[in-house]
Amino acid sequence: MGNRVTPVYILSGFLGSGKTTLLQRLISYWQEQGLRPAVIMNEIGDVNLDGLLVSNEVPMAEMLGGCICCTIRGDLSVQMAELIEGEKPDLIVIEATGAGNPMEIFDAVTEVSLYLKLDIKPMVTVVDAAHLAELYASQQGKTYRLMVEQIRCGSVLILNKIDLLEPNRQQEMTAFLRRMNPYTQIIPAVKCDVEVSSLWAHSQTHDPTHDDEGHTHDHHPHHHEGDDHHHDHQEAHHHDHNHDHAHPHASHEHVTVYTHYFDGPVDSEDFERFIAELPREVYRGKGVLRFTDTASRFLFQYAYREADYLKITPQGDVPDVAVFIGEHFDKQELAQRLRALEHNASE
Ligand SMILES: Nc1nc2c(ncn2[C@@H]2O[C@H](COP(=O)(O)OP(=O)(O)OP(=O)(O)O)[C@@H](O)[C@H]2O)c(=O)[nH]1
Repeated sequence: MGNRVTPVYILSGFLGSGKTTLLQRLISYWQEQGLRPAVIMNEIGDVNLDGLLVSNEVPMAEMLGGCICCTIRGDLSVQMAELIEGEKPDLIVIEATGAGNPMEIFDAVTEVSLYLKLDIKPMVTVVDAAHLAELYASQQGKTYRLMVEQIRCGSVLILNKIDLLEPNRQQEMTAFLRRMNPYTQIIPAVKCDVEVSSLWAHSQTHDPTHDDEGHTHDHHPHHHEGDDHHHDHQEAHHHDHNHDHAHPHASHEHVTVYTHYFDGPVDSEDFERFIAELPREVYRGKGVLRFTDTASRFLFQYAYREADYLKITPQGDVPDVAVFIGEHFDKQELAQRLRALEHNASE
């Protein structure tokens, strides 16, 4: 594969925080610089709808149905080798699943750099400001802890969606981020509209597991005291990542994914009502669907109680499908409600 070193950028951040939004900006920026980026997208669900938002010209590897930090960790090196050898991109950007543990993701990529020549760039974490503001009030629960881990791992934090924050809360949230991660650069943003050139400006190749004095942090969060961490199998299998396939979703037991394939179009108002009434345990929803009352297909997005609809004309064969991700919600109930929508529309 020659002496070429491929820079690797990892985007972390909670489900629906704005990673794909940032990815789109980064791709345009790099393309304007005359560079050819390649993308690795990781979803714990079985469909990749974010891929629809990235131009077909960009080589992309999809890693679905698990998280690169654990269940499909072994596949990462294969995917990266194929991308590098097949496409010879100028750089690779990895959009990690929002349910993933960022340090484990960083570890997984570092392992790959044992056999491929990679220059791993500092991690950028996208934080959903509104969601953070709510979790800040409780400061407990698995979601909160995962968000804190993602905040601690970011060399740059984008405090995104500040349009959804009351103005006086932005300072409070910035101060909180600063306490969680004193050395990081914090950039408030709407739709991840940031100066891309400043994101990695001050950082040479940098290993976030080492601080400036050269000390190594215990970067496996499951070793942290008092952390009832969910990567239970990691203790035993940490260096045995190629066998992690035997434990599908083992490390994200608290994360539920429901994928619904639609039989036909649904009424748009009924669907909007369904979205508005989603249980709070559902953090994230996205899908491609047809409405009875519109000609075009739509990509819908739901993230932390905000819904968004975008007209799309997908390339190739994309089914009408919706994915819901959350913590211990009732899949059956969601399925029934969606079936009822289909039924009403077909009458
Ligand atoms: N109000 C508001 N919405 C935003 C902002 N940034 C992104 N969004 C919306 O939030 C939703 C999720 O954005 P994505 O970029 O897909 O988030 P993501 O982190 O890639 O989501 P996952 O890959 O599912 O984890 C979309 O509907 C975006 O349009 C923002 O600054 N303000």
